[in-house]
Formats: sequence, C-alpha cells, structure tokens
Amino acid sequence: MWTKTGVKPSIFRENSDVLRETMRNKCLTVVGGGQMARALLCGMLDKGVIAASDVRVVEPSHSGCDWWAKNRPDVPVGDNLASDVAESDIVILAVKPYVIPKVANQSASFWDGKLVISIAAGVTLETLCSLIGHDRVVRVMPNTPSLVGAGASAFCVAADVAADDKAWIESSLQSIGVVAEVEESHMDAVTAVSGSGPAYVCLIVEAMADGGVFAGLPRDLAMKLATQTVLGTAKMIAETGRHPGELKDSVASPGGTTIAALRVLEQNGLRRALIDAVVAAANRSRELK
Ligand SMILES: NC(=O)C1=CN([C@@H]2O[C@H](COP(=O)(O)OP(=O)(O)OC[C@H]3O[C@@H](n4cnc5c(N)ncnc54)[C@H](OP(=O)(O)O)[C@@H]3O)[C@@H](O)[C@H]2O)C=CC1
Ligand SMILES: O=C(O)[C@@H]1CCC=N1
Repeated sequence: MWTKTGVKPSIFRENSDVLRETMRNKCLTVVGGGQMARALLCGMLDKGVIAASDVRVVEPSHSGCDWWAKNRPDVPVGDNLASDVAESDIVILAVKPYVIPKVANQSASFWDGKLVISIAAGVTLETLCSLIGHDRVVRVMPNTPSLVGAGASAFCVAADVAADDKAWIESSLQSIGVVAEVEESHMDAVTAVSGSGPAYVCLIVEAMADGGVFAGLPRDLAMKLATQTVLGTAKMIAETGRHPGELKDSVASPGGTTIAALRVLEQNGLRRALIDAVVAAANRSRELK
C-alpha cells in the first residue's frame, strides 16, 4: 500500500506566525502521554499554537495521568482511545516502538479520515501504513528541547499526505523549534543526531560541571556556567553560520588553557566517541524496525 514519495530534503525554516493559522480548528489526540508527548504538547500549548480544549491525551498509567493532572490540568487525559480518535482530525502516536502495533492495529474503519503521525523511533512508514490501513501517515522524529521551543524535528510522509497535512505538521513543529522534511532513508541518522542528541549534550554539561566542582567551584555555579556555555556556543554557531572548528580555534590561545584541554579531549577520543555514539544510535534505530 505504501509508496515512496520521493521528497527532496528541505532546508531548515524558522518559526512563522503566519503558518500558525493552519493550526486552527484541528482536534488532536496524543496517544501515550510520556516524556516526548509532554515536551511536544506542552511546547505547542505554551506557544499558543493549539488550545488545550482541542487536545486529548490517551494515557493508561496512573503515574502518567498524575503528571498531566499536576502539570497541565487543562489538558483532558483518559484511556478511551476509540472515542478520542473518533473526535479527532489528527492523532499523534507517542508510545514506545514496540507498543505501536498494539495501538495502531485496529478495526477496519478506525483510522479513516485521520491524519496519523508517529514519533516512534525506527518504525517505518511501510509498517505504519499497513497497520493503520491507509497512507495518510507521517513519521516525525522530534526531540525533547521542543518543551522550551528549541526542538529539532525531521519528518517524512507517506503517499496520501496532502499539502494541508504537511502545512499542519510544519507549522506545529516550527512553533517549537526547527523542522526539516527528509527522505525516509535519513530517519535513522536523524534519530541518532537530534532525537537522541539531547542525552549526549546533557552528559557533556554534567561532565563539564563535575570538572568545575573538582576544580573548586560550588555545584550550582559550575552547572550554571556549563549550561550557559553550551547554550551560548550553540547559539553562536547557529547565528553566525561560522564553522565550529573555526570558532573552536578562536578560543584556543597559543600555549593557553584551551589548547591544553583540547589535547586531553583528543587523547581520550571525545571526537571518535561522539561519532561512534551517533553511528550506534542509527544502527539501533534500524534494528527497531
Ligand atoms: N524521549 C525522547 O527523547 C524521544 C522519544 N521518541 C519516541 O517517542 C516515543 C515515546 O517515547 P517516550 O515519550 O520517551 O516514552 P515514555 O515511556 O515516556 O511514554 C510513552 C507513554 O505511553 C504510555 N503507553 C503505553 N502503552 C500505551 C497504550 N496502549 N496506549 C496509550 N499509551 C500507552 C506509557 O505508559 P506506561 O509507562 O504505563 O507504559 C507511557 O506513559 C517512542 O516511540 C520514542 O521512540 C522520539 C524522539 C525523542
Ligand atoms: O532512545 C530512544 O529510543 C528515543 C528515540 C530518540 C530519543 N529517544
């Protein structure tokens, strides 16, 4: 049933107030109210691009429901998949990859007329379309910084996704960060770089702060400095468009502190470890099919 659409990768685009118009009058159900659903939905609600009254979350666990009741009591949360889906225009599947077949494999007309979006790592459009029973299906790989409007998402679409559907996806993801449309063959690599990436960066911030503590700083100050350094450096790379290697060189004075540190990082294989980590994540994403 599924056919490849042959899309060309798009360039990253900035948020746009105009595109938010496409969000209006759509009812959205999010199936699975865990970490990524929270980041996506809370980011979109905080940005005001969708109203809590137009959203439902399907979440079976008590702890999951408690989180929503405590943090976003305005969002209706329940466990009746069928009735929430029936009332929706768009459904986001935000469950673990191995739960996708259980949720998606429903009776014949269950998904009729619904735009179905999966954020599950590794689960292909072909699998999704065959479970859903139609080809109006999108695969998105978001990331957790969506929670604070600084996400990085990529998506690919199956054959029957209309221009309006794509506009909705793009505008909603743009409201919480940057977005690119990609060929499906790139989704494993996307998952490895930006989907899993926040974990690598958190590890780096934590380790930099640990180093600061070892060197005598109070923990809170070390964490604040490490966090702002990562944030500021990422902003500088994004806003100046200068190559990170050039910006790295601009910090390293001859015979200075930075080059002493860079030598240790190279000796310990940081660069290689990060490359290997991304490759391992991409391989794991391929295995999840
Ligand atoms: N976390 C991340 O950074 C990212 C995750 N993703 C993808 O997002 C998806 C969700 O990941 P994540 O949010 O981390 O996972 P979580 O475990 O935090 O969230 C999944 C939620 O779905 C619930 N759930 C389980 N079964 C059902 C069901 N039948 N119907 C409805 N809800 C159900 C789970 O409840 P319970 O706990 O009781 O099982 C849980 O609350 C995954 O497929 C992952 O690949 C994509 C990008 C980034
Ligand atoms: O670890 C995972 O499988 C998910 C996908 C990307 C980020 N978290």
